[in-house]
Amino acid sequence: MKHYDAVIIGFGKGGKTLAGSLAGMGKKVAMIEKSDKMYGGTCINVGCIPTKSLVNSAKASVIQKPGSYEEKNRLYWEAVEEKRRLTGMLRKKNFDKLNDLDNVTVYNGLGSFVSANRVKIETAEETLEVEGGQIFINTGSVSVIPPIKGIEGNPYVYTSVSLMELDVLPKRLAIIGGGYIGLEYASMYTDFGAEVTVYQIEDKLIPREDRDIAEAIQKAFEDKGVHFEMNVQTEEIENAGSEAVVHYKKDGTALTAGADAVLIATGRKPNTEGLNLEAAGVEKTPRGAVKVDEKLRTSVPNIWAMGDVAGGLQFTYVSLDDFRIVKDQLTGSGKRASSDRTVPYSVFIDPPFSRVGLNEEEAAAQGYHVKIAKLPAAAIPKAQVLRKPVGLLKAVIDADTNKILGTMLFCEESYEMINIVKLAMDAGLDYTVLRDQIFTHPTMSEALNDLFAV
Ligand SMILES: Cc1cc2nc3c(=O)[nH]c(=O)nc-3n(C[C@H](O)[C@H](O)[C@H](O)COP(=O)(O)OP(=O)(O)OC[C@H]3O[C@@H](n4cnc5c(N)ncnc54)[C@H](O)[C@@H]3O)c2cc1C
Ligand SMILES: NC(=O)c1ccc[n+]([C@@H]2O[C@H](COP(=O)([O-])OP(=O)(O)OC[C@H]3O[C@@H](n4cnc5c(N)ncnc54)[C@H](O)[C@@H]3O)[C@@H](O)[C@H]2O)c1
Repeated sequence: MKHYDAVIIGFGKGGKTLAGSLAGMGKKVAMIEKSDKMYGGTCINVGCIPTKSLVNSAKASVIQKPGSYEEKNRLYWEAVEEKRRLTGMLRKKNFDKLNDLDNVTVYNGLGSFVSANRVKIETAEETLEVEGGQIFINTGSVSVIPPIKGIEGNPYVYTSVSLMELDVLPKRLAIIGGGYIGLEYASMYTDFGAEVTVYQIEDKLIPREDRDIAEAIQKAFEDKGVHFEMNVQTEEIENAGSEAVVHYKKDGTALTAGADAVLIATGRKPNTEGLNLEAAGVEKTPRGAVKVDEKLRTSVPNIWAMGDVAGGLQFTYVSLDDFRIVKDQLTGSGKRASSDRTVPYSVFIDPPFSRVGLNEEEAAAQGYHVKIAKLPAAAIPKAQVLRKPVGLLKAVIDADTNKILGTMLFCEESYEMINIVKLAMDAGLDYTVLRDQIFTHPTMSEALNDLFAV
């Protein structure tokens, strides 16, 4: 049996970065990836990169103003082809980057535990076992499929992964779930020319956000033609031959609507299926994630977990930061931890929504005495220049200390601006620093002067 210093299960962001880093230190590494279509992980193959490529193509499609459905469909097909080119290129680059290293072996097979230091690999040709001094679980997450009648085996039903592979633009797209994936797909498919309806189980979208922000986002979507069915229970997705029929209940009334495709976007859960964690003694949380402490150590001393499977926020850069935490224990001071990080995020709708820190509801619940600052995007000269005067900016400030507790930016280029606020928060700066900062003009960032002028 082959022995490796490190065995990594899953070619995700944290795992691949760790593999390269350990190999650079002369360690012998095994990287196990179950699918040859997933080298590089979710982000580059079926997550961030392909969706943002499609978002970009969808915006270009709006500018071209296609008239007929055939013209819209052609632009959509070209966008899907471009997405395939991009992901294919990145997948190869990611594979080569590790495979070209002398002391890394990439196995294309399903990894599962035999014991705390032995992993079984089932490839297309053989089943083998390898031994690892240290083992790292980086198996990501998978879509949650809700118990709605008619989903299984229904050719009209898609996940975020399979919908992006559809070559034909659905004329009518039904989206079950009004979270981050639901909204990103609603935005891009509307821009491509589909008629989109979002079925949301709760009475607000993106439930973790403040109500005023969620309402501003909903209004912007409605203004561009997206239809929302809020507070509804989806009961069945029927395969009616030439179309899908969504059966749902609203205020006690049973309703139906036809669709050419139905996207299930009701969340993603940690992917531990088939890992046989019990054989290694690795414990899970009640929500099904690998149980880790703030240093990402599992219940077994030589095994760590990184990324979505560890149950934290599901973002690529969190997985990357998980790598930093693990590396710090292997080669550094061991002080780095997941408990003291502030994680910003951006949702790539149009305009984008970005957030860092606490929102107003959370700050109130934690007992802070806050000052709230708000600014409509229409007040920003650059938003007018870009012809995107849509949106709302909001900041939550600790009135006792002048520190920024959180900021929510629903406006053009917010995915860049939010990183400035995150830096200010990490540096422990008073909000007045952003209020008084000299920014270049005309930029979206200069709006931080006005937002923080409270
Ligand atoms: C549609 C969509 C859009 C997104 N957009 C963004 C975005 O814009 N920005 C952002 O930061 N995040 C985004 N995310 C989230 C982001 O993609 C994930 O948080 C991130 O990719 C998780 O990385 P990871 O390191 O946990 O593992 P992953 O990248 O998920 O990698 C896990 C790998 O493990 C493999 N695997 C699983 N089980 C086994 C096994 N038993 N044996 C061997 N291999 C196995 C899988 O095939 C996979 O390749 C998006 C996600 C989705 C679905
Ligand atoms: N730009 C980004 O960084 C980005 C983009 C997309 C996804 N992601 C990551 O992927 C994760 C998963 O995204 P998601 O949107 O699938 O999950 P989510 O948890 O954000 O949203 C799920 C939504 O579905 C609703 N819902 C649940 N069950 C339902 C049902 N039966 N019928 C109708 N609605 C129902 C919920 O109320 C919620 O609004 C995100 O949390 C995020 O971390 C990141």
